[in-house]
Amino acid sequence: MTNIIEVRGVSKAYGGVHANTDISIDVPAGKITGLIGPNGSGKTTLFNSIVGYHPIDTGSIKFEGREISRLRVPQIARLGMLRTFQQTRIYSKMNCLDNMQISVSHREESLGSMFALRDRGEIIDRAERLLEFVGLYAKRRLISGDLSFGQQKLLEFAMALMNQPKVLLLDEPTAGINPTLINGLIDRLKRANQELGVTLFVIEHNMRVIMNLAEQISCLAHGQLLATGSPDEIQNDQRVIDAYLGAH
Ligand SMILES: Nc1ncnc2c1ncn2[C@@H]1O[C@H](COP(=O)(O)OP(=O)(O)OP(=O)(O)O)[C@@H](O)[C@H]1O
Repeated sequence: MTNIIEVRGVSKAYGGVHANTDISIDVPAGKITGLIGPNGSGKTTLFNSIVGYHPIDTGSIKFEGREISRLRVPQIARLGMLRTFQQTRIYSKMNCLDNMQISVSHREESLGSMFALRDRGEIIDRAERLLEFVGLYAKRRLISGDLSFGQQKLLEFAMALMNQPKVLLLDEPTAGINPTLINGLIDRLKRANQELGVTLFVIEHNMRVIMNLAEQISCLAHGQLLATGSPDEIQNDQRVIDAYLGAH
């Protein structure tokens, strides 16, 4: 099994706060991998390090075998790795189709200007196909700020897919979504993985969701890697249980 992301011995501190200490995690290509841990255990910091949002203090991060820990967000995005956020980042005054179109990377836009009409048509086709994929086709001309929070999350997911990423890092995709929509979102995430071939690395607080979604899960606690294993192994790992119980 090939690992598309390899994190080795990564540490990151903010002043005196050791947010990540000596973390090593593999993300297998073509799979769904989970990242769990109590509040403040360092999950978002690790995501930020992987996508180049800030430099790491020590360690190595490889994407498809290439060291990326000194690259910044746009360079890493161009290699095919993107992230989403806990809070949605859509343009709430624009409609869904326009949000989809502006999320295409500048690289493609500049290519697009060479073949303006044909590529524009291709981008609109892709936007419509992906809106259909997430179940928002009928709402494609609605102002996105008028969608429910769950629908906005689906739109944001579709916007990320517009760039045809190899890997998507999802930060709490189901946070704030009602239980009915959660099942639909899990289904879309699995289909994006299976049908579009996108590798997913997912931070999730909802245990039911992550156990259902991921094939392999890593758990952080106090900035350190506590355990990595299958959903069954993680659910029954006493260190993981203690970390969660101790956190409440
Ligand atoms: N920009 C920052 N400056 C200073 N400290 C920070 C910063 N970002 C995070 N921290 C601290 O680093 C630690 C890890 O935070 P992080 O957000 O990575 O955890 P998390 O597991 O994602 O938490 P949550 O589940 O609540 O989102 C926390 O103690 C947090 O307060």
